[in-house]
Amino acid sequence: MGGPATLDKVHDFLHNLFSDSDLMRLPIQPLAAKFIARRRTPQIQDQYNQIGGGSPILHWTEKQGEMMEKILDQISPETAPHKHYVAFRYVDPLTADTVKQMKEDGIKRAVVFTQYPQYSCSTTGSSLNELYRCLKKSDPENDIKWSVIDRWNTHPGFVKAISQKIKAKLQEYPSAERDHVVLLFSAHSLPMSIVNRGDPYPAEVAATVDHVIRHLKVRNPHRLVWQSQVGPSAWLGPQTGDAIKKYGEMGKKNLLLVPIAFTSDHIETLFELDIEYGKEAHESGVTGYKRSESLNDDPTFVQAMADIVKGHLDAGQITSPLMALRCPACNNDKCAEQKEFFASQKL
Ligand SMILES: C=CC1=C(C)c2cc3[nH]c(cc4nc(cc5[nH]c(cc1n2)c(C)c5CCC(=O)O)C(CCC(=O)O)=C4C)c(C)c3C=C
Ligand code: FES
Ligand SMILES: [Fe+2]
Repeated sequence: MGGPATLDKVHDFLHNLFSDSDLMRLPIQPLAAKFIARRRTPQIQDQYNQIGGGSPILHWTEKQGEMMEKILDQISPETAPHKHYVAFRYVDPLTADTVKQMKEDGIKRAVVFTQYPQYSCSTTGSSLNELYRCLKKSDPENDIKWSVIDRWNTHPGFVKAISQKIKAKLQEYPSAERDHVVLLFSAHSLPMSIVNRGDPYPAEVAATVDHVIRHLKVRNPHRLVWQSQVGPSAWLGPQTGDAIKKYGEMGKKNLLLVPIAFTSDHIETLFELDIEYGKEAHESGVTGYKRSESLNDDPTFVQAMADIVKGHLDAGQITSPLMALRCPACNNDKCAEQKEFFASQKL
């Protein structure tokens, strides 16, 4: 997805986001996107201002890529050297520019590695549709051969990395209270229209939570809640903010928030969870409100990234079997074209 590294990039980020018909359909979308982006820019700029003046996602993604390629060169010497490229959906480095750069660099074999652990047609799906469009323009002869890591929501390394972050944060609670801390797993919500289309994301997020809980081997009570809904339509709930408030009212003093659907820090962790909900939590009597750290450049996580790529290369798979199936209520022809394109790659 990417995020604006500086405040002056917020407008274009929002404009590109609201223009994306794979993420949301708006009436007279080009006009609506212009209008909403302009109206929303000051509020979102203020949020980025409060987290240090921009999104750290490019910094973390570059760092993860550099660390991962070094590990890959060691564990998969037969496919070395490995080189990472970053393709963001809404802000520099945009997918179109990255594809052009790869062509210039003479790349012949590439792995699309989505950085969303769980698959949603609104996120990974949108990015794959965009990549497919860019390739049609910049690599019509299909010079670069592609395979796709389209989801990795239950990969043991990823599960282990998240679990370690939770364990570390649990240690910060007094030992007598530690076993009763409520683990609130929080993921970005989805509009119900997308959930009901049959989007795989809610079930895949729940599967991650289940694997983490099993891996942790703790008896803490836990719940999966959903954050960051925008606009007036119905979104998948319960909302994270409401859950924090209600648990506070129920007398739960210790809540540990666990971001579960995004691997580096962003506005939803640094602003929404830490600043916005942190304040509300204290007002609701949640005195032990904490958040487990994002994975960022965590060595266990970066090792997992390398293992995921190696596993993918070793298996010789083009896409996962799940990619063969569209949502039962998909009405987006672009999904079909994109899926056919990637499935037809010959390595
Ligand atoms: C797994 C992660 C995400 C899913 C699923 C997702 C779906 C989704 N998002 C919107 C609308 C907006 N998202 C916005 C920002 C944003 N979204 C995610 C992640 C997911 N979105 C992140 C990490 C970010 C922030 C990037 C950062 O740098 O921090 C925004 C812009 C902010 C705002 O205006 O409030 C919108 C809008 C929809 C409609 C949707 C599913 C259809
Ligand atoms: S919307 Fe899910 S496959 Fe098209
Ligand atoms: Fe979003």
